[in-house]
Amino acid sequence: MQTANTLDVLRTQVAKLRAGGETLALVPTMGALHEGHLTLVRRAREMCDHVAASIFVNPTQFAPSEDLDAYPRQLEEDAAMLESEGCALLWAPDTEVMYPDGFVTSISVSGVSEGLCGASRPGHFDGVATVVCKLFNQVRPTHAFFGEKDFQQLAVIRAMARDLDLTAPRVHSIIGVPTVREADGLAMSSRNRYLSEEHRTAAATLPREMKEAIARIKDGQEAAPTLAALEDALLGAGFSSIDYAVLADAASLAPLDTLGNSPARLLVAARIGGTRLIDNMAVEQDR
Ligand SMILES: Nc1ncnc2c1ncn2[C@@H]1O[C@H](COP(=O)(O)OP(=O)(O)OP(=O)(O)O)[C@@H](O)[C@H]1O
Ligand SMILES: CC(C)(CO)[C@@H](O)C(=O)[O-]
Ligand code: BAL
Repeated sequence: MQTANTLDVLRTQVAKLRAGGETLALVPTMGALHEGHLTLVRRAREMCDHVAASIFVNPTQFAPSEDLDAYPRQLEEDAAMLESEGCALLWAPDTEVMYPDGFVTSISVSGVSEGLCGASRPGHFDGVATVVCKLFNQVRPTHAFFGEKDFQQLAVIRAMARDLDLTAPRVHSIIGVPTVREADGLAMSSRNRYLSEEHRTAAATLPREMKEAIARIKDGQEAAPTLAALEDALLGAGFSSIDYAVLADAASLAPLDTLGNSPARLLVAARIGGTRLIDNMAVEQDR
């Protein structure tokens, strides 16, 4: 695996990989890799000739009050994991390379980025959209892989790529990969390592209660009381606050009161012991 820290080296390496017209996957990450990330890499390897991963802890998607400084950084360990998964290229720029002096541009996606995490993390998705657009322009992949764990992020990136003409022939496809979970159901996340043993055990209440809520909604219960019960259960289990617990249309992410004909999703963000966890699940309609 080659590691590039500058745009010149990146472009040389990408040109070598694509010299014969090969497909190139990009798996963007912020590092501190776990099985969720490695599943994205494996899926990318199945679908493409070569895989590039990026590791960049993007400061512009963190609010001043958030965990930018504390965010785990372990570049050597991550590089070894990517290499053993058959990654051909690691793009690991410094902040000065990504945002040189005088950088003044920001991409803002309206609609899908406005509620949910966009409401509790103002400016977050502008930072994500801008850096992902830059990553697409820098690496020029044929395919890009993102986790459904960050469901709203995936929707924002799809909208950005469509509106800025980054999809075919530049990026042929943006592929969403289902959430990889721990044995007790907790969605894998780099931030899970912030949790104490006690909070880690309690955190599994989140996917458990979400499944319960989905079963009740499918049974015909209205969303509002079901989601209120979900919030109570989380607070009772040791969560300190709930940013949102919303039944939404899976495409527009607009909130729903009841199930309709189009696919729905349950999305939750909640805090435990100072750590903010997110999760989402499909609400499959039985027909
Ligand atoms: N459990 C998971 N299953 C599938 N994809 C995942 C999972 N966790 C992260 N990803 C995906 O990996 C990519 C990189 O995510 P990132 O580096 O932010 O990791 P993370 O574990 O989501 O970290 P954080 O704790 O900051 O949310 C994103 O596309 C994200 O959706
Ligand atoms: C897509 C991403 C790499 C952009 O910084 C980040 O938001 C993430 O890791 O999900
Ligand atoms: N995985 C999403 C990145 C973030 O929370 O900033």
